[in-house]
Amino acid sequence: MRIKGKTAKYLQKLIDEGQPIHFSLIDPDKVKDIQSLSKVASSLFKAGTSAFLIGGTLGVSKEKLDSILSVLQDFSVPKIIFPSNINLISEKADAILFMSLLNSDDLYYVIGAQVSASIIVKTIGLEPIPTGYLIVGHGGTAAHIGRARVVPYDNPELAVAYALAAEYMGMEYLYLEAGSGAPDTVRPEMVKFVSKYSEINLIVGGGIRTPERAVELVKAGAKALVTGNVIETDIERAIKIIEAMQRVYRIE
Ligand SMILES: CC(C)=CCC/C(C)=C/CC/C(C)=C/CC/C(C)=C/COP(=O)(O)OP(=O)(O)O
Ligand SMILES: O=P(O)(O)OC[C@@H](O)CO
Ligand SMILES: [Mg+2]
Repeated sequence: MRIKGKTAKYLQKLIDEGQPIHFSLIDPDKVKDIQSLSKVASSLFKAGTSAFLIGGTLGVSKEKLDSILSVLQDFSVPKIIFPSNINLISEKADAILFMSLLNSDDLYYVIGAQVSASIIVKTIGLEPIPTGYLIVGHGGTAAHIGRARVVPYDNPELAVAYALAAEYMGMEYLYLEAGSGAPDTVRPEMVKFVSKYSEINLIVGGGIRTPERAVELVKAGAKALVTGNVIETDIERAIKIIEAMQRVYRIE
């Protein structure tokens, strides 16, 4: 597997060291003001978050994105764009989850947006992280916007089929997405099953609200977890999740 850029190398190093990766998702549409963002970002950074993901589905303008990236510049962990569309590309970020929505019925989310974005990404020198995006279970806003046929929570075989397809197409990560604010996360059983039958690095997000569930998902094989809503609603709990993840060492 060719690890190209700085951010990819940083993430792979954490994986090689058995360090669970925590992504703090900052949804520009949910940021009240710059001061509160700076305070929240500082707490997350001090707690040891691995990187910031910046992205949202609704109400996200390039201006909002850039103002958030300017605040996050103060923290020496990667700023990675989590794109819902091609308007969310900024030279102020370090990298972009260059993702294809694998279970979308709309070709725009499978290959259309990616083709429209690729030359811009190259021109501004943004590091692409090749990622398969798979919406599972509840799906939330992302499933609606991305017109996805969600993989049911209790169908790990189907998830493995997508994981192997992504792996065989050379993607480096597979993001199992239950949807922002999902009532339930992707099941640890699904994570375990996918980890057993495929090699691709798993990112899991959607509805992760407790340290216990975070640890379960990491132990089941998730290399990275994403939390968004819990940062917006209960920063102390988000910090407990980060600390619980740091206590989980996996022997690779
Ligand atoms: C590679 C490029 C430039 C584009 C990819 C375009 C794709 C594949 C998009 C996937 C479909 C999609 C709508 C993804 C959404 C990802 C995302 C930012 C989810 C977070 O959603 P929230 O904004 O937190 O949802 P709520 O508003 O419900 O909290
Ligand atoms: O906001 P939450 O529920 O943490 O989900 C994070 C991310 O998976 C959303 O796309
Ligand atoms: Mg959200």
